Amino acid sequence: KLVSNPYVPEEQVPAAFDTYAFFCYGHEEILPQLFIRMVEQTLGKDRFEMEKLCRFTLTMRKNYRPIQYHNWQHGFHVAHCVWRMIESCGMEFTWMEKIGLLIGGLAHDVDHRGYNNDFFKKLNLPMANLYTTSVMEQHHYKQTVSILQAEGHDILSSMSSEEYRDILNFIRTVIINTDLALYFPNNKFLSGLIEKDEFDIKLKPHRDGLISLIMTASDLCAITKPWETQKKTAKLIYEEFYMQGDEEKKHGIQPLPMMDRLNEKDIAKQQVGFINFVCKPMYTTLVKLLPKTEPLLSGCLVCKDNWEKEAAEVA
Ligand SMILES: O=c1ccn(-c2cccc(OC(F)(F)F)c2)nc1-c1nc(Cl)[nH]c1-c1ccccc1
Repeated sequence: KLVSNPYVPEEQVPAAFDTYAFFCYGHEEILPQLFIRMVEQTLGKDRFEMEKLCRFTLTMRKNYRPIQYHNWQHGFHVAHCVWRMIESCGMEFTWMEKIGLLIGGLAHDVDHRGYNNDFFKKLNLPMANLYTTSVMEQHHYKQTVSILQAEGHDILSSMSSEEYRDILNFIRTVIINTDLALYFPNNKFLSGLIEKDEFDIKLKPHRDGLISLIMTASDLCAITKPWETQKKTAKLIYEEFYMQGDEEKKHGIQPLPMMDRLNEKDIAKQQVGFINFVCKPMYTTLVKLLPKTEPLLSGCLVCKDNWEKEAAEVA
C-alpha cells in the first residue's frame, strides 16, 4: 500500500522542521511524506517517479527493525540533518552529492540489529566473516542496493549507467563513513589541514573528508537536540547498549562499561565523556569548515552542561 497522499499540506509541516532542532516525536506517521518533501525541495519536483519514491521510502521504513534507537526514526533524523546542511550550510553540493547524501542518510543503518561491529567480531558471528572492516556499515549498504534494485523501487532509473555506478559508489562511501571508527583519522586529517590553513574544498581528498564529517555529524545529531528530547533519546540508546551487554555476558564476554547495565548510574558521566571525547571535537571541526552548522555545536554543548549537572547530582 502506498502512502495515500505523498504530500504534506503546508499547515501540517511540523514546527521547527526547517531547523536542526527538529525531532519527530508526535509526527511519526508522516515521516515518509516528510522525506519525500525534503527530496523534492532539494532536488526539484518531478525528478523522480513519485510512486517509486513512495515505495522506496516505505520499504526503507519496513527494513529498519523495531529496536530502541537504531530504528527508522534514527534513519530519518540523519537524513533530516543532512538535508538541513545541504539547504543551509553555504556549501555548493552537486546533484549527485545531494541525492547520495539524502538516500545514504536515510538508509545508513537499515536492518541494524542493535549490536555494534565489535559484537559480531567478539562472538565470531557469520556477519563478521562477510566483511573485515565496517562490518555493519557494509551490510547496510548491501541492503540499500538490494532495495534500490527491487521491483518498482528503481528511483535512480532515469540515470545513465555511468551516473548510476557513480551514485552507488557515492552512497557506499556515505554509508561506510558512518562507521565511527573512521571518524577519528578523518578528524585528525581535517583539523591538521585547518591548523596549517591548507583546507581546500576544491581538492577531492579535502572535499571527501568534509563529506565524511557531514555524515558523522548527522549520524550523531541526536546529541545536539533540545535537552528534554535528548534525555529521552539517551534512555533509548542505553537500553540498546544494555541489550548488547547482556548478550555479551551470556557468552562470557565482559561488555564495555557503557553497555553494562550495572553502570546505569554512570549514564550522565558517560554522556559527558562521549561529548568531550567525540562530539565536541567533531562539531568544532565541522563549524570551522562550515560556520553555519554552529547550532549543532551549541546544541551539543547545552546537553553537555545538562549532563554535567545530572552527573553532579549523582555523585
Ligand atoms: O560512548 C558512548 C556514549 C554515548 N554514545 C551515544 C551515541 C549516540 C547517541 C547518544 O546519546 C543520545 F542518544 F542521547 F544522543 C549517545 N555513544 C557512545 C559511543 N562510544 C563509541 Cl566508541 N561509540 C559510540 C556510539 C556512537 C554512535 C552510536 C552508538 C555508539
